[in-house]
Amino acid sequence: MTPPDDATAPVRHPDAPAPGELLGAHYAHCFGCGDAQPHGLMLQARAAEGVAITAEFTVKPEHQGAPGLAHGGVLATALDETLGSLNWLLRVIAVTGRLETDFVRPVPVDTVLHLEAEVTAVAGRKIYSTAVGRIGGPDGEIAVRADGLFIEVKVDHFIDNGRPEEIQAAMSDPDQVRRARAFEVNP
Ligand SMILES: CCCCCCCC(=O)SCCNC(=O)CCNC(=O)[C@H](O)C(C)(C)COP(=O)(O)OP(=O)(O)OC[C@H]1O[C@@H](n2cnc3c(N)ncnc32)[C@H](O)[C@@H]1OP(=O)(O)O
Repeated sequence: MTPPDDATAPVRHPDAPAPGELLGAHYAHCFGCGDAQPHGLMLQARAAEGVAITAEFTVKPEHQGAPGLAHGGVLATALDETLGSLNWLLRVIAVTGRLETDFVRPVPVDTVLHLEAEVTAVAGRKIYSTAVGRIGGPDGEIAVRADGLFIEVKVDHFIDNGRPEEIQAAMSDPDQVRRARAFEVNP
């Protein structure tokens, strides 16, 4: 998870959403951010300065592991989704290759997890990024942390591997932006 010596600093795409702008769901059925997933996280990410974002996720009863506490895998999903959203600021299509997560404190149901993430380096197709999630407010205690390694892929990654029903449905969406963003492609 350490960038190689020839890694470079990430470059914010000129058409990246302005700092403060909500990114919106990239795909309505995404478990991380989609608004058509009633049991999903409905995570809301917002562009920040540089190649960074902030995001919020409210832990619901359906996200429990232990009684009254968020499931660790759900928290890892929130971190994965937040880190994955960063690639939209680079306008690079990428998928998670590796995710290393530290669970620092338990996160109760009804808590808002305040996430901050940034890309730290890029090396060829590899994008290195890091995130923290806080509870008790945006400046609260750190509850979770993750480092991510995303690998740039072509749109064929989704078309060749996704279930045909969903691929067809996403590609037939008359909304050009929604169609492109389902695969995180620059419309
Ligand atoms: C649309 C956006 C949705 C966002 C949702 C949130 C993000 C997600 O959860 S994405 C879903 C989860 N992830 C996946 O399903 C990915 C599944 N894995 C794969 O498809 C492949 O392993 C993939 C594409 C990551 C890499 O395969 P491939 O393209 O053949 O790459 P490959 O040539 O092996 O490796 C490229 C480089 O990445 C490195 N790499 C690849 N995988 C890893 C890994 N797991 N750990 C460390 N390094 C890795 C390789 O070492 C190589 O490095 P170098 O260039 O220095 O030699």
